[in-house]
Amino acid sequence: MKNKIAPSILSADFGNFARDVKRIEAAGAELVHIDVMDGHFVDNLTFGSGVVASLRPVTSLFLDVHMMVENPEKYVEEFAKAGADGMSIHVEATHHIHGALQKIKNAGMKASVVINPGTSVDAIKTVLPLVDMVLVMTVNPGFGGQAFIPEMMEKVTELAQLRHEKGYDYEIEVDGGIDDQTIQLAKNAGANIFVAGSFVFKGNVEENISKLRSKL
Ligand SMILES: O=C(CO)[C@H](O)[C@H](O)COP(=O)(O)O
Repeated sequence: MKNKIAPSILSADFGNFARDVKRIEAAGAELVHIDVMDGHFVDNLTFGSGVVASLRPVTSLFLDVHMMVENPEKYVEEFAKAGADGMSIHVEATHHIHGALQKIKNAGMKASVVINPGTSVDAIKTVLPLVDMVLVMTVNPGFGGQAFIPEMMEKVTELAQLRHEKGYDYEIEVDGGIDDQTIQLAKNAGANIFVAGSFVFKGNVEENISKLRSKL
């Protein structure tokens, strides 16, 4: 599967999202990762579908919305209307993961299921035939700038093996603590989409994206 870089605007300048997204697009990123947090599912608050609607006319990049909110199914239509291309929802955040993923697909978006560091692949086995992507959190969600948890690579390997054995076609994304070293571990384990926030936006964005790309 194609390797893709997904800078997270959680670490961008909140007063200049449009400028920063244009910059990552020019630097060759494939996705814009948009972290939506509700202060309940995680201890942080960010923004809602208004930011997606504002970015839609600014970029043709895939808008990769990561919902760190409880009962994410409530917001599916709203984000689809705002122009999101894909929506990732946590298995830990809803009682109705299968129905919620179907709802995302029916709204015309790519559907992705997310697992926290404490959640095993077993918890999502029944929805793997349905999803376009699996997001394996490599930190506990809520904040940028945390250290990568290497033990999560076993789950990435397991997901890549299951895909091969069962003939599934989901992509595998990793999120949290990705830099020019950890990206290699994630790639070797079988991930192909790499979310990076602080590594991309601290310092020179173009150089940082090139450093990540050179390891893929
Ligand atoms: O989902 C997230 C936090 O919950 C962020 O996308 C993630 O942490 C990226 O930040 P960094 O690359 O700085 O670790």
